[in-house]
Amino acid sequence: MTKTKEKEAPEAPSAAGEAASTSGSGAAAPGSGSAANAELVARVQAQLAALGTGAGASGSGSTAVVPGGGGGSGSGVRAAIAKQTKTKPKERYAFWETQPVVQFDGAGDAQEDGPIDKPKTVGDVRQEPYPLPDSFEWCEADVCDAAQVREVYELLSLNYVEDDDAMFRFNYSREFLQWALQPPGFRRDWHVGVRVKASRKLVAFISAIPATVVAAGKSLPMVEINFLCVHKKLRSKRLAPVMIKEITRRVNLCDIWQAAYTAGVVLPMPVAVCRYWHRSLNPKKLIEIGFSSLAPRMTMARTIKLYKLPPTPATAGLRPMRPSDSPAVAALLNSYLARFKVAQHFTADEVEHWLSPREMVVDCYVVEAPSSGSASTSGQITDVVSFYTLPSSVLGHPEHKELRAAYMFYTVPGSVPLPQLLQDAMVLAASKGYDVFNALDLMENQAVLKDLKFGVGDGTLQYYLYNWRVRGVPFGAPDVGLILL
Ligand SMILES: CCCCCCCCCCCCCC(=O)SCCNC(=O)CCNC(=O)[C@H](O)C(C)(C)COP(=O)(O)OP(=O)(O)OC[C@H]1O[C@@H](n2cnc3c(N)ncnc32)[C@H](O)[C@@H]1OP(=O)(O)O
Repeated sequence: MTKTKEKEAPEAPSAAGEAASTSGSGAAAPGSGSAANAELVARVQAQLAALGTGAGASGSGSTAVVPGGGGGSGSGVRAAIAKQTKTKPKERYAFWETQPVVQFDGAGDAQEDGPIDKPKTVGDVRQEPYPLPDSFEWCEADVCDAAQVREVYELLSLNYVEDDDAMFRFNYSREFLQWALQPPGFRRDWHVGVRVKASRKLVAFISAIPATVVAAGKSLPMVEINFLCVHKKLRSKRLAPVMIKEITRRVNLCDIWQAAYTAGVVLPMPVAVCRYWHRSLNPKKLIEIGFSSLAPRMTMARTIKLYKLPPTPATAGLRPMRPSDSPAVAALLNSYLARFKVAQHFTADEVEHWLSPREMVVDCYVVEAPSSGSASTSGQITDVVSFYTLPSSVLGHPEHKELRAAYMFYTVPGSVPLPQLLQDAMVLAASKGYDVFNALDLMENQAVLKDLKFGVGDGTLQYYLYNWRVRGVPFGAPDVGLILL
């Protein structure tokens, strides 16, 4: 998953923010519009506080055995995170301090990797959903159903992640959400919504999907948490902690105790900090919408020329991945990902789901060794390159409504060097009409992005693990082999 849409200066790195989270105005609740709703919102806030979501003193009872795992130099860790993220961690996290996550204080002291919470069984898990304030109820979103995926789409397209200046907002398509939420082993009860009882309006959402994640050599059944979203008019009322507790409960009921997630915000405690880089494909439009700016002493004509790409990929034999390639791609991908400290591990079925090309959702190309080659390599898949499609709405622009962005996904260089594979992906994306190609500085990307004319973005994306302590965190971006949508 990705969380920032930074502005890019083509030649001069820019600086600034990440996911905006508009604070609750205390105004009308969504789904209605009268002054009486201000009262409703105030009541909701009071009720959520009473439910122990960290709105009061120290939130709900901690289950962590040794929160934070020790008593090391919290200030040193905070300073390091502040430097990397350009965001000072808060002094107190009323909710996150109650959760089994590594805390800033003592983060460096862990003697061994392992769970933070005391071991539990499914029988220990609360059977009933966490209570919501009276006027709200839990629901499951069936994203196969056109009407329900539309509701999730609309909630996210109006309320999900924006850049700091509220110029762009992620606009995940319905087809993308169906893909992202339904990998092998997905569960509908992990697609959790909150509705206003009276109006049935969907006002909040959070999701979990299953994944095997390898952290410092230990392979764990986890979930990946994504699409946490609270309607703008219900912000800052401690609804997010209730949603996180509820999804945790539902996942724990399936005997899964660890999770991975990313966020633009700084929470206790990042396992790694990554940064987005952006490669202009359509620099004129990017400048017009304020995504990039014209570099000093550059004209528009020179900028367009600078970013012009060849019309066709350079790699011979590059072809779209086919579902029948999945076992070979899974083997290649897993052996490549094994070199990173935090990475996903894929079954062939998962590869088929995540990488088989889907129009305007995910593109994946492979290099197949020529049949004229040696008998041992003939027909082998040697390289993989993929990207997914995540447009953003351009907010308040008179002419442009959408920023068409391709995001680098899992890519394995083999017979072809990484820069050439990436350049080919950009050529293909440009020919399909994308405006920008985005990539994180994880895996081996850091070393190649600059030469490919990427500019560094202005926000960071933090990676987190829930209920799993790993020694030596935070890792560097090149230690990360996990890409969340
Ligand atoms: C084993 C299974 C475990 C499964 C669970 C694993 C954990 C999964 C964790 C979730 C992974 C999500 C991955 C993604 O999807 S990241 C994408 C998050 N979504 C957005 O940024 C969309 C726009 N923003 C919003 O919709 C709201 O601002 C959200 C919903 C983000 C917060 O709503 P609101 O602004 O109305 O706040 P509140 O009053 O209800 O709650 C305030 C508390 O929430 C903490 N907060 C704020 N932002 C985030 C955040 N992105 N991750 C985790 N916690 C966050 C905050 O520090 C504070 O806690 P504390 O500082 O007092 O302690």
